[in-house]
Order: sequence, then structure tokens, then C-alpha cells
Amino acid sequence: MTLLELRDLAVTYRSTAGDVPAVRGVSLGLEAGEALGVAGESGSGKSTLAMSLLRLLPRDASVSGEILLDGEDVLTMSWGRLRAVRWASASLVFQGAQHALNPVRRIGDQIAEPLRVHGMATGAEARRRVAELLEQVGLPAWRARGYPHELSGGQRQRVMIAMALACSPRLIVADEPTTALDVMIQAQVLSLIRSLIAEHGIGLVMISHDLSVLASTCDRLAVMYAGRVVESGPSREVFAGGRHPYSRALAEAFPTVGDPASRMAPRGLGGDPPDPAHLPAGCSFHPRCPVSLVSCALEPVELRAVGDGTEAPHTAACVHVSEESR
Ligand SMILES: Nc1ncnc2c1ncn2[C@@H]1O[C@H](COP(=O)(O)OP(=O)(O)OP(=O)(O)O)[C@@H](O)[C@H]1O
Repeated sequence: MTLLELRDLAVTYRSTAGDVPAVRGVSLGLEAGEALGVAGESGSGKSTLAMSLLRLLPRDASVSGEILLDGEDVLTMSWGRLRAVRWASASLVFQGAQHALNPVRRIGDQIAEPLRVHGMATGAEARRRVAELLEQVGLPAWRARGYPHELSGGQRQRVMIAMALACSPRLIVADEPTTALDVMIQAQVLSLIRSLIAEHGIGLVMISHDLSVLASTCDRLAVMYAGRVVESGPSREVFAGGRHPYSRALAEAFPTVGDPASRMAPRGLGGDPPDPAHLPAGCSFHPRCPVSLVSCALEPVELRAVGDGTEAPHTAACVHVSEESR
């Protein structure tokens, strides 16, 4: 069974200023042991998508569609069931998580917290598990007795990963897990995440604005623009030969992992992403698109299969796709 399946997921924030459709009709699947990268500029809906997977959205968000985790819909499960699922079946490593550690609690106690809450281990057994988890993320067991301020940013992020792994979840959702780290440490943490998910057969959904980071870590990529997936396929194909002009612009903007330029706005891509509350008609990308046609401003373009369909699924929502693959 597919570990995670999103079917036509839509999230709209309701506010007094009007509705903000942050995620619009996203369908994606993820197998156990597979890593899916979700890329896009700020405001494309990536974090909203990540938070929805664990039903962590604010109350003013209205959600439709299905989020099937091992076949069970996260959106309709009871609060009791949801509490059981969080950490134990699916856990989240979020942006800037290294700042989320409690400064006055010992590191070991914080890693053990999900184990305690889920009644999985206490006392000596919990201490053993914490030592094992610290070792898995490349930290010595004695760090359990220390406090967060004694660690570097990269080490704190490793602690957060240890905490996410504590209850042996089936799925980890990582939202910009390395963005706040310097280049060398970023590469180390990415390789740690990659090896842990492969070793434990965990599914990973990793969110980033940096396509090169995702391409180096994930098997497949989904590129989001204005709340929609505009391209999805094997990482190498999407990164090196994206069929949607927006994917190509992102790949050009972030050519190599850790490039300092990667921290800046995408090069060669003029204009700003649209305000989700006032989306342009037709393809949302058309006002910034270097290859748009008159029809792009009139009709939205659905995802289309790239190639002849004999390879791994690859889709892109661009009028030019059907012409290329003919
Ligand atoms: N609580 C909220 N209420 C209203 N609008 C929101 C809320 N949270 C996010 N949004 C809007 O939803 C859209 C998508 O935001 P989201 O944070 O998911 O994008 P993102 O791609 O993760 O961007 P970033 O990388 O900056 O976090 C944006 O236009 C944002 O302003």
C-alpha cells in the first residue's frame, strides 16, 4: 500500500481580508523508503502542504480532499487517533526547529518526550533509546545530559532529527530542515537524513525553496507554484531537464547545493510570485513565463504526462509539454 497519498488536497485560509487559496488541488503519492522533495518560492504553499500532512494548520484554514497515511485519512480521523499518529506514525522537522528546543531542559529528556507521551519507553529503557538515537544522528550519548546552548546549530538540528525518529515513524516531514545551517553542515545533515530514511525504510517529504538541495536528497520532486504542483517526476529529470519553465527557472536559480547565490531570489526569473488571493487567469505562471502563448492567459493547464509513459511517471502543467513529447 502507498505510504502517503494526497488526493486533490486544497487548503484555503479564511480571513477578514478574503480567502487565500494556499494549496489548490494537489495529488501526490509516496512509497515507504522513498524521498519526495517539494520545491517552490516563498508563498507557493509548501509549508501549508507540510503542516496539513499532520493536521497542524491554524483553525482558520479550510481543508478538502484526502490525505491517506497507510490508507487512513488524516483529515477525518478523531483527535485521539491523530494524537496517536503524530510522532508515532508521522513526525515533523520544521524550519528553524533547532531553536525550538527548550533551553532549560536536558537534551535527553527532550528526545525522550515523544517516547513518554506515547507510552513507548520510560526510565532506563528510554535512556537506552535516547543514547541509540543520538548515535544514529552522529552525536555521542553523553550529550543527553547536556543543554541545547552547549550545541552548535547543526548539532541542535541533529537533536531535532533524533526526536523525530524517536517513535520509529513511517513518515518524516521536513520543512526547510537545513536552511538555517551553513553550507558544510547543511551537506552533512542532508546526507544524514538520506541515510536514515534509507536504513529505516521511512518515507520522507522534504520541503525547500532550493531545488538543488532537494535534487541531492530526494528520489522525486514536485514543483509548486501558486498552490499547485506544476511539475512532478524523478529528481534528475526535473532538476536537469525540467519541462515546466518555472522548474527550469528554479533549477537555474539553485544550480548547486550550498551555492551562496541560492539564498537569493531566483535568477533570470523576473517579477514576483502572484498573491494567492488574486491569481491571474489561465496558467498562474504566465505573466512571468518567457515562453507563454496567448492561450496561457485564458485557460489553466492541467498536469500532462511527459514522454511516452514507459518510464517513471513525470508530469508537467505546460502547454508546450504535449508539443515536446509528440
Ligand atoms: N495563517 C494564514 N492565514 C492566511 N494566509 C496564510 C496563512 N499562512 C499562510 N498564508 C498564505 O498562504 C500562502 C502560502 O503560504 P506558505 O507558507 O504555505 O508558503 P511557502 O511556500 O511555505 O512559503 P515560505 O517558504 O515563505 O514559508 C501565502 O500567500 C501565505 O501568505
